[in-house]
Amino acid sequence: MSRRAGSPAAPGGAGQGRPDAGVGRVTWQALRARRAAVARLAGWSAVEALPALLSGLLVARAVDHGFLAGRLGVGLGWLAALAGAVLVGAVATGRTYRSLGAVVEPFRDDLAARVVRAALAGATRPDARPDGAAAARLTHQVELVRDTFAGLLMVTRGFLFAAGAALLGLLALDPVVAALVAAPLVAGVAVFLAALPAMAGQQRRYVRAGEELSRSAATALAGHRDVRACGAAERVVADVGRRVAAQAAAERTLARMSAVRSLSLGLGGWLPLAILLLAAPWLVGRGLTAGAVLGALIYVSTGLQPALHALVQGVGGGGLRYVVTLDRILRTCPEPGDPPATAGPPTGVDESAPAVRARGLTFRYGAAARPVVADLTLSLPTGDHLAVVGASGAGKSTLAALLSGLLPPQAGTVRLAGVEISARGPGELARLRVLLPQEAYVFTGSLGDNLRYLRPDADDATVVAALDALGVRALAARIGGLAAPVAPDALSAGERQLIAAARAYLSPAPLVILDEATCHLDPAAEAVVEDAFADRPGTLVVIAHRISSAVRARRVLLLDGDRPALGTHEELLARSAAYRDLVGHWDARPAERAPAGRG
Ligand SMILES: Nc1ncnc2c1ncn2[C@@H]1O[C@H](COP(=O)(O)OP(=O)(O)OP(=O)(O)O)[C@@H](O)[C@H]1O
Repeated sequence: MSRRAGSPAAPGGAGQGRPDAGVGRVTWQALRARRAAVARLAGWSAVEALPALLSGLLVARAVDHGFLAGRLGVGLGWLAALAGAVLVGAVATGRTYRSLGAVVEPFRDDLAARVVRAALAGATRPDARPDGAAAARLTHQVELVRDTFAGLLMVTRGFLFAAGAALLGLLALDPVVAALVAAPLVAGVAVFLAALPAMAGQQRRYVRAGEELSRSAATALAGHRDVRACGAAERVVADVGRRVAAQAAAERTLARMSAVRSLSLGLGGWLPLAILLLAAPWLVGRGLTAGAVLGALIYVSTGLQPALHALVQGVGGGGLRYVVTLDRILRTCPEPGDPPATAGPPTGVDESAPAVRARGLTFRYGAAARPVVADLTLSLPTGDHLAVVGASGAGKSTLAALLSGLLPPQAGTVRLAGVEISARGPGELARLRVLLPQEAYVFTGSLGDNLRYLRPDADDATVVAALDALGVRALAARIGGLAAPVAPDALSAGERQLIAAARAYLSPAPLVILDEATCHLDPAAEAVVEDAFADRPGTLVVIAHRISSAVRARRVLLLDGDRPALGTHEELLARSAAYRDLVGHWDARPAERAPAGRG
């Protein structure tokens, strides 16, 4: 049974962003900006299609008027004409590549310039952190877009001209034959086009899985000393391993989906051949000549079939990579003129979705260990203020880590503002939530640097307002103001917690999770901090260590083995013996922990 805690959930989130009009718009702009080169490409493509247009007709003539009529010279003459058309087509093919370069290379340059502009803008931001892996990834993506764009143009225009020419030739041979071929061809193309969105979605998941893997491996590598020092090697290896498995699974699904390509090829490329062969006696009975039947077979086997094959392989492979990769570049490197969809907050954020939505959340620290969190379902609307309580070891910190994406659940999902947490990178997560642990992190640097760490653009007035709200003004004055250096070792644990709290308060993240983050403050200082966070726009989760935190909260979640309970403080007092016990235990505690101040 699902252990539900929380109000019925609002409709789910918007899901991940999909390759949108941005890709179509940029592609269209690229083609329009090089109209002359595109026109030249189309012109040479038409000439290139000459053999496809004439092959069946000329072979039919050669057979009917030449070889079958006993006039070898006439037959050879028609075949020579076909050879001439093939020669002209070959010259045109060479020219198409020149025109293609004139369309594709400037497009690549545009994209490279976009990437460089975005990298420069990122590097000069005050919160800039060097990310060589991202720059290399983007450069690689630009090259991928260039190659796949060229391939897409070639196969699409190749199919349009070759299939168009073959159908015209068939029409000239016999309209009934043209209809017999066109019907399955249209069905094959329709099946392929219908499956494209699903294939694009899967391709997107594959690319995202690759990015997640590279990010997680790069982070693990960069922080390997800390990982070892904290004994987190096992967890980090498991995390990277999970992403390797996710990418492999996405690639396997993608490979399975290629079956759709075979189906569409079978329908559009092979079925017309079978139909023609089966219908040959009937067609001949209707007066079609042997040469015309052979010509029709040539149109299908050397014109339509290869063109469809190239289209399906090209669009289904490189074409999908083009859409997905270009979409990533546009999202990662937005330009001022872009529509808002490509910029702004993390993609997929749904402001109407609950701030937090956990479903079937399960976590255990070892394969054989009992679950610390078992099948927990919880929904917090935006603006909620939840206190999480429970005996020591009940799993409160584990839940905080799960809700903030620091621990991956073994089962179930967590969504923040409609965003699936496991699919997000550290940057996106940082914009969605801030987790404040018990051990406050204060680094050597100025007080201002420490406070602005999560919001570098906060001006002095904003910072001072945060200090006021949290009751930290006096401490800041004691340190010597925002510009004064902070020596972390010279601060008490409570003072460090106050500075970390002000930093989290200033963060733009709408969800704040305080994991016993005020445990070294005296009750009065703790009340000021919690009240300030409760008044801050957004959602607050407090892992409570005092009854007062539960009383202040709008709702309380009691973690009690596999029987969690959710309600107001009064409701839980009335209906939960475990909660009454806990409250009694808290009330009976003789002394609170050390107050803030130098200790
Ligand atoms: N890294 C870990 N490896 C193995 N077990 C762990 C780990 N971290 C926590 N646990 C176990 O998981 C259970 C829940 O721990 P958690 O820290 O989430 O509880 P808590 O309710 O926050 O406790 P407290 O109030 O004492 O901080 C405990 O039994 C703990 O021993």
